Amino acid sequence: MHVVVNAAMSADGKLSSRRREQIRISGHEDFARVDALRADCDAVMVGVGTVLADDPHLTVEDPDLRAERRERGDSDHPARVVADTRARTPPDARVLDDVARSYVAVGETAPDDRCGALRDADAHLVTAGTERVDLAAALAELETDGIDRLLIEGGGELLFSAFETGVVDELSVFVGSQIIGGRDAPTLADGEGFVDEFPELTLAAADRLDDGIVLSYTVAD
Ligand SMILES: NC(=O)C1=CN([C@@H]2O[C@H](COP(=O)(O)OP(=O)(O)OC[C@H]3O[C@@H](n4cnc5c(N)ncnc54)[C@H](O)[C@@H]3O)[C@@H](O)[C@H]2O)C=CC1
Ligand SMILES: Nc1nc(O)c(N)c(N[C@@H]2O[C@H](COP(=O)(O)O)[C@@H](O)[C@H]2O)n1
Repeated sequence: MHVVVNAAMSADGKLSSRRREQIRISGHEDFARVDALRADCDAVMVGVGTVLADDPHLTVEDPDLRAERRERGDSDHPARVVADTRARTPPDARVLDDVARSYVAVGETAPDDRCGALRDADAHLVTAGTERVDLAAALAELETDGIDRLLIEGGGELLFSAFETGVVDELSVFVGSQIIGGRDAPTLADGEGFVDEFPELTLAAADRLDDGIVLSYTVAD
C-alpha cells in the first residue's frame, strides 16, 4: 500500500488550537489541492480524536474530480477510515454516512455494544491491536479489500503513530501564515516523540499557495 500524509499547520507547527477545535489554516487553493489528493486515493484516514473534534466528512467536493473517478471505474468518493481503539466514533458521525464506504479500525478490547452500534450504522470493522490500533495490521487488512493508496489527514496522535510504524511514503504539509501557539495544541506528530532515531525526509518540492507554502517530502525506507 502507498501511504500519503497531508496536513495543514500554522507557521509554529500547530494543527489546531489547544481547544482542539478545527481551524481554517488552508486557503481555497490548498483545500482544492487536498480535494485532488483525496480524489487520487482509495481511502482517507483520520484518528477518532479528529472525528470527535471536527466531525469531518472526508469526501471529494469538486464534481469534476468525482466525474474523473467515475470514468476510472471508482466510486464518487474514496472510502473513509477511522482509527478508533475503543470504538468511540459516534454512530451518527458524518464519516459513517452512506455517500461512501466507511471503515472503523478498532482494538481487540473495543466494547461489543459500541462495535455493534457501528456495524448497525453500516461501518465495516477492522480489528487490529490492543492498546491502540496496530496500524501495520489494519492497513494490511484494508489492502486485501482493494485499498492500495491511502491518504492520512491526522490528527497529531495518529500521524506520529504512522511515522513510528514506518508506513508513510509521502508527506505534504501546508504551512499557513499564522501563529496558534500553546504547548497543548496538536502538532504534526505528537505521541511520545522520537528520541534516538528520527524518520528522515527528502524535500521534493516547495510551492507557494494561498498565503502559505506547501512542502512535499518523500520518506526514506
Ligand atoms: N490542520 C490539519 O490538517 C488537521 C488538524 N486536525 C486536528 O487535530 C486534532 C485531533 O488530533 P488528535 O487529538 O491528535 O487526535 P487523532 O485524530 O490523531 O486521534 C487520536 C486517537 O486515535 C485513536 N487511535 C487508534 N489507533 C491509534 C494509533 N495507532 N495511534 C494513535 N492514535 C490511535 C486513539 O483513540 C487516539 O486517542 C483536532 O483538533 C483536529 O482539528 C486533524 C486533522 C488534520
Ligand atoms: N487541509 C486542511 N486544512 C485545514 O486548514 C484544516 N483545518 C484541515 N483539517 C482537516 O480537514 C478535515 C475536514 O474535512 P471535511 O471538510 O469535513 O471533509 C478535518 O477533520 C481535518 O482532518 N485540513
